[in-house]
Amino acid sequence: MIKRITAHFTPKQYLVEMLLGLTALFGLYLIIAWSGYSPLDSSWSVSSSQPETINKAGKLGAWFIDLFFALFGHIGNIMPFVLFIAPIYFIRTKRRDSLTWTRLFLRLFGFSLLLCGLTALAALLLSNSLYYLAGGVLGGSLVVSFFPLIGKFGILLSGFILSVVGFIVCSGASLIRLLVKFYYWLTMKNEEPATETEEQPLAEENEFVEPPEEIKIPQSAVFQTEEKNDSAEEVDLVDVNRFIQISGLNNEKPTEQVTQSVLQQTPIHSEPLHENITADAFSGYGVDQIDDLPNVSIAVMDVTAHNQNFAPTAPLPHTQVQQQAQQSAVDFSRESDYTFERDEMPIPTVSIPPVQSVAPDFDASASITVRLNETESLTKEADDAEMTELARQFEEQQKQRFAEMEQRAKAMDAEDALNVILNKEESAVEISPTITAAPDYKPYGNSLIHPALQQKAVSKAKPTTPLPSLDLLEHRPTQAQDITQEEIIETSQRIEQQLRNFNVKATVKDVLVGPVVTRYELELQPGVKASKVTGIDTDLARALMFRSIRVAEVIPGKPYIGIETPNTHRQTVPLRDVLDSDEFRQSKSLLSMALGKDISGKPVVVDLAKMPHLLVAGSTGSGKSVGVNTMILSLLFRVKPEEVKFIMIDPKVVELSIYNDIPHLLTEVVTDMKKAANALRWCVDEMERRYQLLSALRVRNIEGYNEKIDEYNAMGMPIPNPIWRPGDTMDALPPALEKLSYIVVIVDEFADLMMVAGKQIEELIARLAQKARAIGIHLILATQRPSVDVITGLIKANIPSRIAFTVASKIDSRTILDQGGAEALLGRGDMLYSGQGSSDLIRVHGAFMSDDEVARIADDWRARGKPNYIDGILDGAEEEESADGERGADDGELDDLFDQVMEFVLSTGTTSVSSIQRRFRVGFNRAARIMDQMEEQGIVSAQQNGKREILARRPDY
Ligand SMILES: Nc1ncnc2c1ncn2[C@@H]1O[C@H](COP(=O)(O)OP(=O)(O)OP(=O)(O)O)[C@@H](O)[C@H]1O
Repeated sequence: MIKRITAHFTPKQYLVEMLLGLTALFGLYLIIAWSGYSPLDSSWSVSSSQPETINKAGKLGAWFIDLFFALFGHIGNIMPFVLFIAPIYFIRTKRRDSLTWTRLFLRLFGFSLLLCGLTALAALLLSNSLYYLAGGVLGGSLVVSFFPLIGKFGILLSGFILSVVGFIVCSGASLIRLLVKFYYWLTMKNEEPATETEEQPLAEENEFVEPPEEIKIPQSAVFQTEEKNDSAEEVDLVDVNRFIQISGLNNEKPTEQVTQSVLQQTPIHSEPLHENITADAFSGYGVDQIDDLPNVSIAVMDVTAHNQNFAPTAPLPHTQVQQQAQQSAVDFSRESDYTFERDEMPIPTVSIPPVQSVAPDFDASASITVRLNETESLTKEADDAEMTELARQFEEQQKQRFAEMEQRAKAMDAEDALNVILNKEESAVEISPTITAAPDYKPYGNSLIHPALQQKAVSKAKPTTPLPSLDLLEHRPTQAQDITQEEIIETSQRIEQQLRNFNVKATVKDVLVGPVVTRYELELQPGVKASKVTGIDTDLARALMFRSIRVAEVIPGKPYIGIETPNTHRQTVPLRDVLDSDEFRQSKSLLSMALGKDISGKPVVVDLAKMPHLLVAGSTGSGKSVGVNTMILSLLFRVKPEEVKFIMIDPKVVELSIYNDIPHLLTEVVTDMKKAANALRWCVDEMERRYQLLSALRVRNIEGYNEKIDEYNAMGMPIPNPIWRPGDTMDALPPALEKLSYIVVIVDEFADLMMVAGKQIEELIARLAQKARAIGIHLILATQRPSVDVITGLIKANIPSRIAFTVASKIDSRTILDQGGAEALLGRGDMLYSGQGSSDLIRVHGAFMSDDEVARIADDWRARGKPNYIDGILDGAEEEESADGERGADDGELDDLFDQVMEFVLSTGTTSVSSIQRRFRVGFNRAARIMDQMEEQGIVSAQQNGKREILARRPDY
C-alpha cells in the first residue's frame, strides 16, 4: 500500500487565492467594459441624455473606465489589463505564498510611482484637448505643480525615472537583467541557463523584502524517515515541484541520474547532510491511500546551486544557512532552530545512504532520495508466502493420502504391493525433471525429417524454352534520380571554388548523373596536373561535405578529369534491367557477363573469354558475392550446359551451394578446400589433354577446335580421338571427338584456398592462368583479403582483369588495381573494373538480385536436366598423395612405375604429365616426379614452354 501526498491549503492561503481570483475576474469585466467603451454613456465625468447604456458591461463598467480615463488619461487604458493579469501571474507563479503585507504595500507603492511617472510623461508628450487630458487628472496636476519648479525637461526626466523605479519596485524585476535579456534578444545570442533566469526574480524579490518575521511551511513537501529523529529542520521549500522526481510517471532522468547530477554540482568541500525530516512537516498535506503506484523518488536537490540564498531552509538568514552547511548531520539536526513533530504515519522511506556512499563529502544542501518501492517487494513477499503455503498444503494432502493407502493395504494384506507402488512413484518424481526438460517434438506428418531440415523438393515441370526467361527476375521499377538542376549548378560552383582554394584552376564542363554517383567533368587549366587533384581528394571531400569523392584522372575520349560525388539518394540497379539491355542481348560472345551500370547509367557488359581470368577483391560486405552471382546468372541466362561448365569452390559453404545440381556443374559445389585443390589439379590435367587435342587437330584455340568438329560431323566424318589408347576405355575403337565446352572455375573465397595449400595452389593457378585461355578454361577468383600473401605477384601477373569493390585502404586498392581509388567507393556493389591489364578504370554500380531470384533460376535449370558429374575431379586421393610423398622421400630410387611409364612415353611420343596420370591412374605429383626422373635419366628434355622433347630412342633401352 502506498500513500499519496496531497497538498492542503491553510485558511489564509484560501483567502489570498480567493481575493486574487476575484480581482482577476473584475479585471476581465473591466476589459470587456474597456472594449465596449463609448463616450456617450453616462459615467463619472459625463452626464448623458442617452437613456440606455451602450457599453456591454453596463453602467458600472462604463463608469469605471471613464474614471480611469479621467484620472490617468491614456494610461487608464492599461488599468483593466493590469487588474486582470497581475493576480493571475501571482497565482500561476505561486508568488502568492510569499505575499506578505509589506510586499503588497511595496508593490502597490511601486505601481503608484509607475502611474505618476507615466501620466506625467503622457501629459507632456501626448496631445491634450479641452475636454481630455492625455495624462489625466493625475498627470495634469503633477505637471502643473512641478512645471514652475523644474521645468519641462525636469518633469520629463523625473517622469522617466519614476516610471523605471516604479516598474522595478512593483514587478520585482532587475532593470539590468532586463537590459541584458533585451541585448541577448537583439543579438540573437543564447541566454543564460534557464534555471538561473527562473530563480533570479525570486532572488531579486528577496532582496527587496526584509527577512520574513515568521517561518511557515506553505504546502511544502515533508518526508518521513524510517529512523525518526527527535528534532528536524523546518523547511520552506518554496518551489517543491522542482525537487520532486517521480520515476515511472515521468520520462525524465531516473532518480539515480538526478542524484548523480546533483552530486556533480555539489562542491566537494561541503559536508554530508544527514537530515531526517519527519512527516509532521507534511502538516499542510493529507494522506490518501491508494493501491498501486509506480516507484516515486523525491529528491531534494542542491538548492544552493541555483540560489545562494536558498537552501532547504530557504528563508533563513544567509549566515545561518552557511553555518548549517558546515555542520555535520548530527549537528544539523541538534542545533536546528526549527523542529518537526514526529508522526507515526507509515509513509515512504527517505533513503539517504546511496547518496552518502557515492559521495562521502556530500553537502547539507545535497539531495535526499525518497523511494516508494514497497509495492514490488511486498508483491514478491506475498508470492513467496503463497508458494510456501501451497507447498505445505500439498505435503499435508500427500501424507493423508499415504496414510489412507497404508490402512487399506493393511486391510487387504497387500503391504508389499504398496511398497512397490510407492517406490515407483518416488522414482517417477525423480526423473520427471529430465522428462520436462526434453523438447516437445510433434509429428511431422508423413515425414521423419523436420520441415525446416527437409530439402526443398523442386516439383517444377521441365520448362519449354531452351533457356530461362527473364521473367524469373523481379521487375523493380527504376527510381528517378531527384537531383535538381540547381543542386548540380551549386555543387559545380562549390567544386570550382574549393579547387581554387587549393590553387587548382578548373572549370566544370560536363555533369553526368548516374544511379549512385554524379560525375563532374572538369577541364584543368593548362599546366595543372591531374595528380594534384587526386592528391587532395580527401580534403576536397571534407570541404565539399561529401562522404567521399573519387577523382578519375582520365576519362577515355575526353580531355577532362572527373570528380565523382555520391548522390543523396542511391538507386539500386536491378539485374533484370541490365540483362534486358541491348548491350547484353547483342553481345556476340558466349561468355558475356553483365556487371551493372556505369556512371552514366549505361549497362556494362564484359566478355570473360577476353579477360580471360578475373580477380575480384573487396572488403567484407562490399558486394562481392552479389557481384559473383551477377556474373553466374548472366551466364546461366545465355549458355546451355553443353556449352559452358562450372566448377564452383565455396569455402563459405552458403554462398554458391544454391547452384548445387544445376546441369552446368562438372562436380558438386566444392566446400572442402583439400578437394578444391584437387579440382584445380584436374583442371590443369584437362588443360594438358585439351592442348594435345588442339595440337592433334592443328587448331589454335577452342573455337577453332569446335568449328572443326562441327565441320567434320556435318560431313558425316566424326574425328576419332587421337590421344586414345587401347585400355583407356572399354571401346575397341577410339571414340569420336566431341565439342569441348568452356569451363569456368569460380572460387568465392580464394584466400581460404591459399591457406590450405598456398604454394601448390599458386602454381596451379599460375599454370592455368598462363595457358588456359586458348582451351576455354577461365578463372574467377574472389577474395576479401586483398593482401600480397593472397594476391601474390605470380597470380597478379597472370590474371590481368580485376574488379575492386570497396576496400579499407589505398594500399589494398593498389594491391588489386595497381592504383588507388577503391578505398573511395561507396560499398554495396560499387566497383572499379580494370579490364585486360588496362590502366583505365570503369566505375560500375553492380546489379542487384535477391536470393529468391537466384534460387528461382537455379531451380529452373535443375528442372531442365541433371548434372553429369565427372568422377575423380575431387579425388586426388590424399592417401595416394601421401604415399607419393613417402616414395619421393627415398631419393635416388626410381619409381615402381618408371619402366612402364617410360615404355608408354616412348611408344606414344607423349610427354604430358596428365596423360601419365590418366593412363596409370596416379596423382599429379607422382606423374610429375616420374617425368622428372625421366629427365634426369636423359629420356626426355627439360620443360621448355610447357613442353618436353623425347631425347632417347627405344633401342637405347
Ligand atoms: N549491387 C548491389 N546493390 C545494392 N545492394 C547491394 C549490392 N551488392 C551488395 N549489396 C548489399 O550488400 C550486402 C553485402 O553484399 P555481399 O554479401 O555480396 O558482400 P560480400 O562482399 O560478399 O561480403 P562477405 O565477403 O562478407 O560475404 C548485401 O546483402 C546487399 O544488401
